[in-house]
Amino acid sequence: MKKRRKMSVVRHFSRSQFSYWPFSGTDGCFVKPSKGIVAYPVPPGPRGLPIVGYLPFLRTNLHEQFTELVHQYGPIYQLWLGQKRCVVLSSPSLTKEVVRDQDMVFSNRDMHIAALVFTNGGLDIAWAPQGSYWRTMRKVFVRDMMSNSSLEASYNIRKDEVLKAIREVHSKIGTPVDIAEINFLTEMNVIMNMLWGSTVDSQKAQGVGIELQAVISKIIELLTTLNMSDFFPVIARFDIQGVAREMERLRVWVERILDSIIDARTKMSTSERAEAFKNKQKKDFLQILLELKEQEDTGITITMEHIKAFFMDIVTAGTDTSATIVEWVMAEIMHKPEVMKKVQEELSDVIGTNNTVEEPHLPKLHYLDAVVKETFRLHPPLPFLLPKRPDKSCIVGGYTIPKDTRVLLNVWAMQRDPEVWDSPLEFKPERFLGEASKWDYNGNNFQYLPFGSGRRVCAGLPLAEKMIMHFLASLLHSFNWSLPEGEEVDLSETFGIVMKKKTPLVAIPTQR
Ligand code: HEM
Repeated sequence: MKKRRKMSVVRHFSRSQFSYWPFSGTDGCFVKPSKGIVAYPVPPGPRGLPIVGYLPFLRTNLHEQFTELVHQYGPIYQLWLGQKRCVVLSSPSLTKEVVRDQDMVFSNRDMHIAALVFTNGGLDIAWAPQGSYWRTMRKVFVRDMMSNSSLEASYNIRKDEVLKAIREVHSKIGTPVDIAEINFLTEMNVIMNMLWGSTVDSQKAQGVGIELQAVISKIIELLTTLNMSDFFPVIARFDIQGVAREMERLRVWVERILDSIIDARTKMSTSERAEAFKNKQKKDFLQILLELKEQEDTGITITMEHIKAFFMDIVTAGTDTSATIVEWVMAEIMHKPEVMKKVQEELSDVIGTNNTVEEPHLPKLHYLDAVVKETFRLHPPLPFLLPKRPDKSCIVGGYTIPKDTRVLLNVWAMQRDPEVWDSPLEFKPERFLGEASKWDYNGNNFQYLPFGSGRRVCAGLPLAEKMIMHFLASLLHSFNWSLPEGEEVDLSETFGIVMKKKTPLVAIPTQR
């Protein structure tokens, strides 16, 4: 890896330089220092227009535009979107300052209105303000759903769902298959089963999964929308674009489904519940949360509203992200048949031609692991992670980031930076072979952060890693894949909170 160029020079200013305070938001302005504290300037950035700031200049592919601005203003710059100050960071060393050195200060999300409505005011995990509720819920989720022993106990769920998907593809041999769609349903079924599967029969669960699929795409779209209410709080109550209304409609719709599932569970007698869990190795997460709700010593209040917001969060966070990366992996390797060949050779060697893929095989699939990591590098599903918001003014890279700024970590740019990566635009899985621990997803290597970093790193990482590998290994071990006659792989992207392929990958499976 090459060494990064030196960061912007840290500038110190004496107090006498601050006799005049221009209103914040113009280039090179200063934030007034408290008594005795050295002031640092706010980051440089494009000027924009009065009142609307840089909003009129935003293009649809924000990830590319925000990367181009690095060439003009350096790895830390600010822009005004209406009345919202936004700072974009695009270097590993600056990222470290935020997610490691000042993790606590940056551990809140900058929640926009769509997220506020979607989470019923931040009652979930991903958008919840940092505090005892978030800490407890995240701890319980990670301990009771994501720990090694919990994931071992739920292995049969994943195994059955992947097999079901392979059977589904089998029934479509020779015809076009939408890869992301199949993966989405598989992920959804796994997550729903882990959340509330013990007492919902499989037919009902399948119906719920199909209904939720369309709604989740719409939710992700609304979370991506540039909503003027976020940038001009005075007009927020008019909801000019109707984002809040539409999100509220979707939330209420999903809540109705969740209500019916939760109601059915709470009405069960103790013996009915005991019967339902008899053959399971573990209670599902709904049961764990209902029992937590009754406990008095947790230090937090959990209501049904919390449980529903939490479920919506997990279902949304876990499905579209995984389906997106699986689609990108398949697109990249169909673009490079020699990579596909190597993956399939490895699968034959490790699994054998007549066996099905099992989770214990996964740690031996080093080349497939490198292919997945390389795809995460080029196509991080959340190109800016989730927006952060410092709860007090702080200094990063020698610049002041004022309290309540929206802070974006441009992971997309960092993972393609030629100063950090050799031939960054080339798909080269080999760069991830060897030194496995250097390239894990835990966010300790600030050059590579597809799952984020610090205390708000993705909470579903252990499940995501297993499912993505298991699903891909099974698809590629069972089938050969080709594109419909005359088509070529399109690798273009469409910006979003989850960044997708511009055109869905539809490929034709044949028996291997
Ligand atoms: C390809 C798959 C996935 C990717 C790329 C991904 C990525 C991310 C990222 C970038 C964040 C924000 C991290 C940060 O701000 O530093 C996040 C947060 C989160 N993810 Fe994931 N995720 C994936 C799958 C999942 C799954 C399967 C689940 C649950 C079953 C999940 C649950 C969560 C939760 C609950 C949070 C919020 C954590 C918090 O704020 O404390 N994710 N994810």
